[in-house]
Amino acid sequence: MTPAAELAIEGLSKSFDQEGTALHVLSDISFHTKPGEFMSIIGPSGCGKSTLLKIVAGLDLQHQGKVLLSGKPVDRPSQDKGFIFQEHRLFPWLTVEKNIAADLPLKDPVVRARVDEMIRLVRLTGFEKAYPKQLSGGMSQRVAIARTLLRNPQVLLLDEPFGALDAFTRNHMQEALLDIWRENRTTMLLVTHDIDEAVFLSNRIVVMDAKPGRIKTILPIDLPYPRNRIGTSFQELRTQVLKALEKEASPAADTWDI
Ligand SMILES: Nc1ncnc2c1ncn2[C@@H]1O[C@H](COP(=O)(O)OP(=O)(O)OP(=O)(O)O)[C@@H](O)[C@H]1O
Repeated sequence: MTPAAELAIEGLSKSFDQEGTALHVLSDISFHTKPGEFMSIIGPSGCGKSTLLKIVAGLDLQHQGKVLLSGKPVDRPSQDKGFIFQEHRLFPWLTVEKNIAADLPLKDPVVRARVDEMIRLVRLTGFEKAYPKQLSGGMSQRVAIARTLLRNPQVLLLDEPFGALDAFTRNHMQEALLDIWRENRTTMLLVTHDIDEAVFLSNRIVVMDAKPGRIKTILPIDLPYPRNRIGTSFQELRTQVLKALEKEASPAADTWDI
């Protein structure tokens, strides 16, 4: 397994050109994740969360400031930076196991063993030969996670991965993600709108503001795992995140899933 990476973001700023005018999207973003840390980013719609994640993934290189993975500048997309999107992006014509293997030959015993290990990790044993249309949204997203983890990423970047799922499946997937993290210890960077999700999963939460996107505060979530969503400490931390979001809220701030 590839060791978990330290991710360093230093003085990151980003503008888009919109019809000849510069749209200042990210302003002086700096934070570090420790190897194996679970970090979430929360903030109003349009504050640049997805843009930030794409920059970390090496999908957008037009920015100021530095992004370093294990001390090396991120200058292109690569398999050591796994990316999970809101939609699972599976190939509908391939079975679960072939979706996970993708371009790797399943006939190779090493690949076969790794695919089986990933299927066990995401709890899809018995569904190896199923097609995406036979899976629920949560199961499909677990296949996408398995496909990404098979490539041994040093960091897993998750952009609203459970945003399209119902509340029950979402809770279940959060628990599944924690199991995977506990076993795999990949560094996690999760973008979410959901305060509960961020508090349930994270070691620390980066709270952002919009126009331009900037860091308001970084909150440590010092609760032991597994976390009890209805416990007093959980509720107190949830309130703390909400207060941080609301503090000097930008007029553009959207509604929140609380
Ligand atoms: N390729 C692009 N060209 C021009 N503007 C862009 C581009 N991508 C994003 N933007 C703008 O940058 C801002 C931030 O977008 P981004 O998707 O990163 O926000 P977000 O915080 O992830 O939003 P949401 O929570 O709604 O997904 C928005 O105003 C968006 O319109």
